[in-house]
Amino acid sequence: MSILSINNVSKSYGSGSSKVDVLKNINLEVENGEFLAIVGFSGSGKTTLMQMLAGLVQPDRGEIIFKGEKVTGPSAERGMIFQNYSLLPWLTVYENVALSVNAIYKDKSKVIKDRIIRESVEMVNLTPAINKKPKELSGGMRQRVSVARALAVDPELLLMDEPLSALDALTRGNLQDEILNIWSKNKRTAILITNDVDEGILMADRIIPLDPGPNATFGPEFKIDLERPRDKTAMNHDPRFKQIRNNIIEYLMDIGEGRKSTETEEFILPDLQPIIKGSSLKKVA
Ligand SMILES: Nc1ncnc2c1ncn2[C@@H]1O[C@H](COP(=O)(O)OP(=O)(O)OP(=O)(O)O)[C@@H](O)[C@H]1O
Repeated sequence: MSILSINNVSKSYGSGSSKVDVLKNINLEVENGEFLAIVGFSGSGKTTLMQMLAGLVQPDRGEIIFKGEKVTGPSAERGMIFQNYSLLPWLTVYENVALSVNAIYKDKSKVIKDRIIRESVEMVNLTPAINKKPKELSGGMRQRVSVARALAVDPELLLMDEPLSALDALTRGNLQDEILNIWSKNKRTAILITNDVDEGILMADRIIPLDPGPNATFGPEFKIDLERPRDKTAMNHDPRFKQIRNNIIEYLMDIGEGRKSTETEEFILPDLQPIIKGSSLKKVA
């Protein structure tokens, strides 16, 4: 059964000559318990789409339906891990995670909330830094805090906007496993934006490309019918994995080529001569 529907959604920013038409008439159904990955080009509107799913930005046209109700604002049921970690600088790691745990689990006892916070911090291997403030942490550590903060409150729909892209390979691998654990153990629904096709194949049931904007729309879906749990190393030798990977990369390269040729047509630089002492700038005919 579908838990989330995107129905004919369009979104632009600005007006007049500075208007940017980001997304045009996009449609999508996400099944309850599904793990969906969206891959796409920089600036195609992936973050805009996630912000609309989180209820932080409203579509100009169309609607987003979550569990039968129109999304009109943020909700604890739809948790988001942002690309930039958005921590409060004056709070420690513990306090940053506590902020969302206290807001969502109002009825739980202090002892239980303390346990949830500590377990979440431990899950991202930050227990030694639990009393540190963001400025004392590396970028990767800050991103891990924001992952812990989102996973601690176990949202029904987990929205992830390239949450792992700035991390080293080892931490990235550990967090991929943790996200998959929580998703499968608690039977949650997840949408991940990633620029890494291998990460999408490792984690998702389905990968959908967002074609380049302006007026971006979804490309064809690629089903990832590989058995779970998936082993990163073993997958590299699996012919089915290689075939899926090739199909997706080929599609993205074809779309990228199309984009490059339009860009060349659109931006032809004027042929100018440099300013020579005592003369003015001349345009060569
Ligand atoms: N608040 C805003 N006001 C005006 N334009 C915006 C705003 N947010 C995004 N845009 C523009 O909308 C387009 C899509 O941006 P968006 O951040 O959604 O793309 P993206 O696919 O997430 O990009 P990236 O992968 O580089 O993060 C871009 O041209 C961007 O400049």
